[in-house]
Amino acid sequence: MLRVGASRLARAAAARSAGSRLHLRFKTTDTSGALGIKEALGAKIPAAIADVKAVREAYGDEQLGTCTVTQAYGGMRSVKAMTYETSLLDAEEGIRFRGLTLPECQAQLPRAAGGAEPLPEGIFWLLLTGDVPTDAQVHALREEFASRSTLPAEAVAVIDALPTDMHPMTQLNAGVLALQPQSAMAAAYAKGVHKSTYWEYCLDDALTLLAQLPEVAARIYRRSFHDGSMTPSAAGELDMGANYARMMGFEDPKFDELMRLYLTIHADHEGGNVSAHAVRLVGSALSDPFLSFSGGLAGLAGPLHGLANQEVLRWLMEMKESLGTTKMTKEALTGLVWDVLNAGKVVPGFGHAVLRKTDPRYTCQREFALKHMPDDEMFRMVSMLYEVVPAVLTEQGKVKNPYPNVDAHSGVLLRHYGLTEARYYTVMFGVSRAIGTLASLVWDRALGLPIERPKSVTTGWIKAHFEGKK
Ligand SMILES: CC(=O)SCCNC(=O)CCNC(=O)[C@H](O)C(C)(C)COP(=O)(O)OP(=O)(O)OC[C@H]1O[C@@H](n2cnc3c(N)ncnc32)[C@H](O)[C@@H]1OP(=O)(O)O
Ligand SMILES: O=C([O-])CC(=O)C(=O)O
Repeated sequence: MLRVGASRLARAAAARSAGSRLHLRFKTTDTSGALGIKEALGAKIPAAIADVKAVREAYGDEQLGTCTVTQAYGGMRSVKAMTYETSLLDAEEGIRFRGLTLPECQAQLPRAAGGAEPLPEGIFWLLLTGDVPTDAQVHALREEFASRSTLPAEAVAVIDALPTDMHPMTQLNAGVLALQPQSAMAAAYAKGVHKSTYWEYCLDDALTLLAQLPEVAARIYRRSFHDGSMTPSAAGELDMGANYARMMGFEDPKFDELMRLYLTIHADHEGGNVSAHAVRLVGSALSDPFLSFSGGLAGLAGPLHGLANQEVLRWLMEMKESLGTTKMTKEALTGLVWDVLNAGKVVPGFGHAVLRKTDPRYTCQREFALKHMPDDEMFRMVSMLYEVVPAVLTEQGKVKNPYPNVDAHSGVLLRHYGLTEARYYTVMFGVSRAIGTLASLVWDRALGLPIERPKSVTTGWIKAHFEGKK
């Protein structure tokens, strides 16, 4: 009996490893003595699992936070109720990717020759593994992406069938769903692989999605705003930022640098923001990374989240038009800001749910503008708004943070280089947000996080529960 049991176990183990070979398509394993991305991550997972186990054993019964009735009605603001490993946001200082501030990422991560901005592949490596990659590792990852970059013909057909006046974010989401049939995770689950291997399939899908997303996004841009013709992908030769720029039709090396900066700063913003949380939530049902990321994109398309970058540029253009030949002064802009508030609307690009100071992502972009386009007229307007809006919002007395966020600045940089179609801007945010949310999703599966299912209550329940306590 015992021998039969042992051989059954051996057969199950063999089936598991055959299953994991069947659908995984990692190209690089070991390059120039540097571990490939799967091996580098795989080497980290056992210790991370042990760490989480030890933390749960030591502190499992401690209170992380509380949730008041106000917080339950108020978007759960400040409730500490989830973990998220790839980045952490400080209300005053802003985001850190695996412990590094954005300027530290700019200083420490591999860059293009002669460039100053991190390569997007390096940001993914950092977020996923927690380590600053070497040039060889970034190169190997680029090759890995290149080997997966060809879009399936069926997905191209889906994208090409979409109305060109459909919002680009809706097109992007349809494009991502059209990539989903390639999912290794979905196929592996259907086959019944062991749950300890889910992360491998999740990583496989994350790499495929990241490899194909820039071309999907560029295709949407070319179809919606140009004649649909497109420079073929040079994945493998160019980094993700430059390749995306080229496929959209931009040739200026400074725009390549802007793309690298853009893809870096929008990648991740800890776990509770709408897009990251949606990816986590959908993924917790073991929906594959394509489906999970689609959920995140749907949230990013909202005007209080990623779509704010489109809204900012639209508003700046409206202000420019309404000023006409009137000189742009602080007084004139102050009046226009009050007009927005008096109309019961939000001032796009200002305020934040967590941050309480100027967003360092805004500051990075401002520094880029000061270096490369100090005399740009729209940059001057953005700079003047920086002096005007916080005072107006403070005087109005409602907002918790009157300072600008990332979206207040990105549009004028893109516009300066000729990317003037504001309706497209959130698509670029989406391409970047895939880097962080997918890295995190791989960890969700590696750590075996369960399905998310917080408890909700009704207003009647609250009344009944607290009746007599006051
Ligand atoms: C990548 C990103 O997602 S960054 C954020 C991008 N979004 C924007 O830029 C849109 C403009 N900003 C906002 O709408 C908000 O500041 C948010 C959504 C970012 C954060 O919302 P909250 O955490 O609820 O902000 P806060 O607690 O300060 O809100 C208090 C009040 O001030 C209002 N408020 C907040 N920001 C603004 C603003 N920029 N303009 C006008 N009113 C504002 C809120 O709507 C709320 O009003 P209410 O009490 O009538 O409902
Ligand atoms: O953190 C948030 O709530 C919104 C944000 O800035 C982001 O997701 O980049």
